[in-house]
Amino acid sequence: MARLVLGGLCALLASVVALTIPRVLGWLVNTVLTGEGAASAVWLGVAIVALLGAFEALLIWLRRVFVISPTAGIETSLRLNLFRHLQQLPVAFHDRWGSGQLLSRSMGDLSLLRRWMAFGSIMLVVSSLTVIAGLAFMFSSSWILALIYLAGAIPITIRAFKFRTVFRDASRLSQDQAGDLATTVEEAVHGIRVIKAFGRGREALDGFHAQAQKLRDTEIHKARTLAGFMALVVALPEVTLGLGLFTGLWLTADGQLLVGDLAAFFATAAFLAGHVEGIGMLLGMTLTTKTALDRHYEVIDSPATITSPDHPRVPENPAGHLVMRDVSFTYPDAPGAANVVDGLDLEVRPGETMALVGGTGSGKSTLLHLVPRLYEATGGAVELDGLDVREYDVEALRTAIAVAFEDSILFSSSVRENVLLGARPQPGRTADDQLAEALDVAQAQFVHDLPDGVETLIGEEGLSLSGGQRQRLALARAIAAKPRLLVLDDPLSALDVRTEEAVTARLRSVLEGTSTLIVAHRPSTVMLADRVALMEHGRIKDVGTHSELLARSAHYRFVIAAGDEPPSVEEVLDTEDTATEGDPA
Ligand SMILES: Nc1ncnc2c1ncn2[C@@H]1O[C@H](COP(=O)(O)OP(=O)(O)OP(=O)(O)O)[C@@H](O)[C@H]1O
Repeated sequence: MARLVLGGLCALLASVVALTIPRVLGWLVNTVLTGEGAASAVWLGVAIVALLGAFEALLIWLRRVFVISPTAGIETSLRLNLFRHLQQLPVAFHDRWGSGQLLSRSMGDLSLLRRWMAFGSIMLVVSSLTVIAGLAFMFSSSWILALIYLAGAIPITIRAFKFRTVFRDASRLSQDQAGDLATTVEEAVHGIRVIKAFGRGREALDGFHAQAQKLRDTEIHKARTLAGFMALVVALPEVTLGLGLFTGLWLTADGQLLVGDLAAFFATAAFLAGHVEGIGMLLGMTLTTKTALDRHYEVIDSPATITSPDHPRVPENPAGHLVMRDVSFTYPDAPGAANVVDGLDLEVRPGETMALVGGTGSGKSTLLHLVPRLYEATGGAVELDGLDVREYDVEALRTAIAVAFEDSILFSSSVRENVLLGARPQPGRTADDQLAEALDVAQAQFVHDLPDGVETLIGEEGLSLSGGQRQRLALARAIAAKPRLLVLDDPLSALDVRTEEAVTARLRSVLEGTSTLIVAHRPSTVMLADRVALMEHGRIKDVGTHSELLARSAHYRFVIAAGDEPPSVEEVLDTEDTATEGDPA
């Protein structure tokens, strides 16, 4: 803060110095050129002006030096704060917001703020004070000329009110459109294979072009609004100055005004012209920064709804016992829609592996998200080891549960960092031991053949892996976390039959003793489970062993696509949801 104040003082002093130069000029004209002073005073005057100019340049340089570090620091800490908040915001928030909007808010908007703090705010204050001081000088030279000059401020002030509203709205629109455009670029780059494979490059380009065109139109509208206002800000003082010149010459000829005072008046007015124009530009910059700041605080003010309680509790017997009682859930961005999870009851006993089987869209993945509170159940209770998940410290809860999602997300870092993402130090074991075990269980030995082994950079900026390879690393990551409860969303779906067999064999030994809830579409995955829960329309319709369910549930036979006999047409029709959502796995 002290450096910011020093920077402001330097800028102010630089303006005072610059304002002094016309005074010196006035003195030179009044004393030397009119023959009242010695010729040597010319050299003195020139030297003073040169020194003042050099001093002004030094102060401007110092202003930059003082403000760079604190403003860059503020920008970084705001960005950090935003990133931290984004991590705390619920998944439902991220479902609603386009990634480009968040990107533009954390990058472009905050850069605007830094530039405004480092330059705009200081220069706005300095220019305003300079104009006030300059006007005082002008009044001291000639109050009549100063009043004529000042008359131009009245229409400018009136116009400024309208400009403020129009320019602010245009700024907001252009920043939002830039965010949407960033989302489009992000999606197009992310989905480049699909776009190319379907030969839709032309359409993607057309869509982008239309959006870019809209942004261009907004930018032009914004620039025109600013240009219109600036034309007034620049032209009116010139007009009033012309009137002033006419009056000034008449006053001088009449002997009411000294030539030196006239010269000082116009030198000050010429100097102020730059500052008056600057204030117009800075006003535009301030409005743009204000909208950028509004956009920033829209995210910061979004409440992190999934938080730890004031007094989190710790379970007495942490064994991985999951109980769901009458659980319901609706997606927040689909209000009024039917519950995706609808009065569901389910128990996974300590050490048990429970398979979750159901048709497409029956709500399996959604249910898994409720366990580590990625979404909050809208009704009923999810309990882990006798405590409602809302009673836990959120971080402690998520440390106790490890999840492997359906789409295996990997980060741009090494295999080691990706796999050990959720791993905690374990007594008597090194990180290498944990890594080796997890890779072995997930049958991910292929990583040793990568160019740098487990240090190979993967993810978006590194080596691309196949779907099955990614899935095995995501599984290894969940295993390495050594959780009390393992939550797996169809973790073997992308594997070939042989690899699946190998992973299943190794996984069985790991799952023994670890409570697991695993979404399964294939009989081979179901084989890992002690019991199977059949999910339909957001409810658990039946629980039993694989063979029990095969024997008594046509719907189960349909969704699991297993059994000696394929299901009959009547059986399929009996399963109600086949026409709308069922899709044999
Ligand atoms: N983020 C979301 N916002 C709104 N609705 C969603 C969201 N995610 C899923 N849904 C809806 O919730 C329902 C259940 O989806 P879910 O992914 O849980 O099904 P699933 O049983 O896991 O299906 P699958 O076996 O195909 O993975 C679907 O109708 C889906 O459209």
